[in-house]
Amino acid sequence: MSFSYDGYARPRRIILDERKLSSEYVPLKLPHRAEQIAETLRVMQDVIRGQKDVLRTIIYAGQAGTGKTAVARTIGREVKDKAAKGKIPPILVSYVNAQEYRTKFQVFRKIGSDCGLDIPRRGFSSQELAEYVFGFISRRENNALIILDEADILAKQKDGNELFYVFSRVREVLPEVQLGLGLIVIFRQLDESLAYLDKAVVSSLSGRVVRFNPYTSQQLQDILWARIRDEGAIREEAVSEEIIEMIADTVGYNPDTKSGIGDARMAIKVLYYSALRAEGEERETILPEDVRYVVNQGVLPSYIDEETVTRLPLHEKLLLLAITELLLLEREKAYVNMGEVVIQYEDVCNKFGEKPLRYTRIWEKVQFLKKMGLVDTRTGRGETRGRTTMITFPGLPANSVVGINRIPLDLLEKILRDSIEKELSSRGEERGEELTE
Ligand SMILES: Nc1ncnc2c1ncn2[C@@H]1O[C@H](COP(=O)(O)OP(=O)(O)OP(=O)(O)O)[C@@H](O)[C@H]1O
Repeated sequence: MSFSYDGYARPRRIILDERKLSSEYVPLKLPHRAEQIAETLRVMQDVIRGQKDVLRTIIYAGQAGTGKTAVARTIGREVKDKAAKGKIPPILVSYVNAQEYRTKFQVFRKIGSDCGLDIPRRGFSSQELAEYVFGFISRRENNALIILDEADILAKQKDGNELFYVFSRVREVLPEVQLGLGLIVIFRQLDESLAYLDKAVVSSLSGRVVRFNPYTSQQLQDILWARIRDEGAIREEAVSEEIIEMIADTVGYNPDTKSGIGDARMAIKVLYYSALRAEGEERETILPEDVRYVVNQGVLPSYIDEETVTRLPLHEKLLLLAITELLLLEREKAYVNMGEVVIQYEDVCNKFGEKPLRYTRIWEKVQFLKKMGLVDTRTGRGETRGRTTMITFPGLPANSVVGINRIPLDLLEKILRDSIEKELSSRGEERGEELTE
């Protein structure tokens, strides 16, 4: 079985809009999350209406894929739209994902950049930066709605404690700043993360906690159909009720038995990969065997792997792509040797118009990937010379949260290619912007 990767130019048989099946896409409607949206708007109403000198905090808690980010971003989008139309006073909306912005400084720099400020990487302490950014917002007589996603990461660091402190005490810490601040803080493991924070910070932070329960099968069916019918991500005729039920039953949470994951991201991914497989086999419809294949190949629950992979630096991705291509070429082999990998990597770099790194740097990157648990190495016999390093994708070592082996190689190849292309083209756009300035 092979997926067709060159299918972008041709009309697709099943997938109409790939973007709408990606994890970052925020859909127009969020079935089964009306309550959480209403509750957030209620808590934030003073800030949204432009009242100064208020701090409103709301905490979202729930497992992966339960719609926390989607709800927060939807609210951010609506508030921004309303402000742009003049229906509410101007408000700055900033979305910060702590996976990407891990320190206090980086978080304030991101908020600054969402205000249109160009902040140098050096020269400011984070306290000065906070004053500068909040001062700027308040001088413009704006309020701010800040969404802090994946806050578990911040909570576990000393820096995070200080960051939450600044937020929770804006008025005391920055007395000259006059603004209304709304804070949506998103946690996966609320209790565990709060345990890392100082008590004082927790008590001033803990505004309202909104829970996001895992989705049941029925809820997931509604979510999947909305992606198909309302969003037009997939041709409706390509999917039957049975297929949707099958996916939703596999992923859905059962409150009676307390089993099942209830993760919408995973349900959408199973649908997407099943559609890719059906397209790869040149069919017009998704069949139960596609779903079974995707589920049995262990795509469940490996989306973590996908995000871990797409967030890697460029050359790590190029290197992983080289290894994947080799393993695909020689399917009977479990290991490939370092020499082959280097040649393939140079070839991949050339295809993408990227200058390959030197051997020692490649070696360092292999070690880095190994440390992350993404590849495994062992010493083996080279064909011509003495000993050589052999590389493979590990299974699921006990100490690893990722297991690349769970993603079928052809899917991994597609994920890597797409991500590299996206990164290079956005880099191209940035360069274009610089040139036109
Ligand atoms: N109620 C919903 N309706 C439609 N799509 C949804 C809904 N809930 C979640 N999704 C989709 O599922 C995916 C995961 O959702 P989201 O990123 O909001 O989850 P999360 O709770 O923030 O997870 P994580 O903790 O992993 O970040 C996204 O693609 C999102 O669009």
